[in-house]
Amino acid sequence: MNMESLWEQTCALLSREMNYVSYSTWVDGNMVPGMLEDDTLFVVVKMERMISMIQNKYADLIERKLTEVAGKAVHIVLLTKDEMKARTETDEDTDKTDDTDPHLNPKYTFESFVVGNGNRFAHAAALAVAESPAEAYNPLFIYGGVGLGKTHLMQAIGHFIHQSDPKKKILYMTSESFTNELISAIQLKKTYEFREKIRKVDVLMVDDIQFIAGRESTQQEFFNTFNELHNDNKQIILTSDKPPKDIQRLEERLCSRFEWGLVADIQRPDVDTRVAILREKTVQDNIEVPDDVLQLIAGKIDSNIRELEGCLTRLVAYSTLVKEPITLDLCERALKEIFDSKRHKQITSELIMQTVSDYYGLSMDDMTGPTRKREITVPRQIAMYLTREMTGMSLPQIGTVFGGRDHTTVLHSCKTVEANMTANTDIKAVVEDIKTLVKNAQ
Ligand SMILES: Nc1ncnc2c1ncn2[C@@H]1O[C@H](COP(=O)(O)OP(=O)(O)OP(=O)(O)O)[C@@H](O)[C@H]1O
Repeated sequence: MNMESLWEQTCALLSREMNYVSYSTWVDGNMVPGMLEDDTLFVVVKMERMISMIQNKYADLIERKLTEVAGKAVHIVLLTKDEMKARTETDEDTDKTDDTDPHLNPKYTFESFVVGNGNRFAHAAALAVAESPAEAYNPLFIYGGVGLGKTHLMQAIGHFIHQSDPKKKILYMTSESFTNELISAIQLKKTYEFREKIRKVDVLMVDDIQFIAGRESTQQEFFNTFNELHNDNKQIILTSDKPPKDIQRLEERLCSRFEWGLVADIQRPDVDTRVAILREKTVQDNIEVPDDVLQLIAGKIDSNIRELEGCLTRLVAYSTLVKEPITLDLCERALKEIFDSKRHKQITSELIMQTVSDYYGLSMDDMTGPTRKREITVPRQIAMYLTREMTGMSLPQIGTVFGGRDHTTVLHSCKTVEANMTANTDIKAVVEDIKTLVKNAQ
């Protein structure tokens, strides 16, 4: 089947599955298929800033429909127009590895990494690997939540090794770029060059490795790469948002290899570490911020260091703009919106219903209404299950907010979701994804 008819038929299925507004906003007119390569369809997304939202919310659904139409597994890669152009250009230089400059972010060093309770173990493991590459732990697998310093720590190892021995070839890439380069290489018939480039490095660092899960040919290539580098005693460092065994659709043989060396987690930093990180940033950027202001920000932003840094940047910009010194009062004004959004911390049934209906492209009325269509009852049951899991609400209370349903209906829904999650890992993954979205939406 050619790409155009595959996409046309998939869109027909999607338009039935998604509600009209979601379909016409995200898919119709916004997504244009650009290239079909083996089991991967490359699609240009016109609203570029929406790529990650579409990836999180609709990529699975689109892949399911593509697979249904094609009769075999088809994955999608969402690209901007420029990325698609770059991919199709034939004069690509794939041999940049003679350059021993690892092209790392100069700020991501051990010196600028603040050690606290949440990251002490990962930091120690990283330093051990940096001091004895391929001897201490191979691979080193660092995992943790969003913006907690995985990339920083990984690149710190790269800097350290580069400084100790500038001749060492260090390659840092995201799993997305690994996949993209591999696909380009296949398309341009340059797979030999691609393999040469990767396999002659002394240290391979792949960020966000979880994204290769579910991609058959990428996993196959990565498996071979891994084995060759490992056999040649080359250091491999990987990061992910979860430990290997929790990465859905990751091949068992890769999962077990990822666990061969050391798996180290990074946890959320405690408040003292958050203050120390902010202080380190003020030193780096040569700005003066009173301690009580740093305490205030660190007290409010407790989960994501990138967000923590963002607050500081915004505060400094605000102070420059209004020409006032940085004080507690100015900080409250500058960051009011962010602080306000953090106040709604409680997970409510409404938040869960909203997240589930957004995820499936349904309306809030679908959550509480009487419809018994499967495409609505399944999300509704998931919403009830999560409400029971994530809030302190009783079964009758849940029944009431879900349109006055009986508590036995709620119980039945919860049991159905539990049974489905046990029987089907895809359903389990969906429920867990939604749970993460709820937590992140707080
Ligand atoms: N312990 C730390 N000390 C100093 N800065 C830190 C620390 N941890 C994280 N940061 C900073 O927080 C920001 C986000 O870190 P980083 O990009 O490494 O997170 P990540 O875990 O890789 O995120 P993602 O999950 O989005 O890939 C960076 O600017 C980084 O320098």
